[in-house]
Amino acid sequence: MQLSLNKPRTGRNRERPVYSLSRVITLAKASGVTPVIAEFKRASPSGFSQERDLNSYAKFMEDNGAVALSVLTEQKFFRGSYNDLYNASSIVKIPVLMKDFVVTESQIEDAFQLGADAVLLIVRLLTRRELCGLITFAHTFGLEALVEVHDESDLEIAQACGAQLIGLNSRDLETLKVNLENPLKLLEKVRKSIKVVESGIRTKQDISLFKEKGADAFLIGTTLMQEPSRIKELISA
Ligand SMILES: O=P(O)(O)OC[C@@H](O)[C@@H](O)c1c[nH]c2ccccc12
Repeated sequence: MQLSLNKPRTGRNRERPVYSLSRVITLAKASGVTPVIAEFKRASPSGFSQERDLNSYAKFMEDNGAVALSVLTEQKFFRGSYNDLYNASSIVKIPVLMKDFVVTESQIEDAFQLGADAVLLIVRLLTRRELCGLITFAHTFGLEALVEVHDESDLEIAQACGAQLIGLNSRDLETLKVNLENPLKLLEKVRKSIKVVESGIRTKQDISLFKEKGADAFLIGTTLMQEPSRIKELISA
């Protein structure tokens, strides 16, 4: 079903069950499959742009072993939409992450209504208090939070708020440049949480290197949007 909406319905109803992102990551790892979160992204501020059908991409990733989907909903810079999130969550039974600049509780409520199972929270955009509050708010809906960090001070805040899933982003938010050394260095500083490396991952070799340093899962957009069939090789890293 295609849905056209600006604002989702209110209330806590949704038909789709909530799927746990941390659980699918743990299960994939235990069965020897590299956990890859495949991102659907039409464009990005770094100049990336790719036409692709959302429904077939989402299905393809699910059928070929991606543990979860990440769907951009931010419109201005990433050409995402709430429709994309709703449509994706309507056709797959793997966890779906809402990718946006989430700074309010109502965005989390929207995510829940639209069928998301997890939301991205970027430490740099929030105060410590706001971050802790939004993680707790997401949990009241049964949603998980992937908490994105860029450096040690972000990581300290994320861990102080009890983040269970930490996203180590290799892309600098200001220069938009990817530097894989950053997450590589940060990985050893993460305590307990599930570690997801985000951005700039292109090859099996990249993945192996991160796995050696303790990474648990990988969030991959550009590489898979350009060439979806590469999912097969990447999950076998
Ligand atoms: O396309 P890449 O380099 O594989 O990156 C995916 C993902 O990490 C990136 O899209 C991203 C990471 N954090 C974000 C925050 C907002 C928007 C987008 C993002």
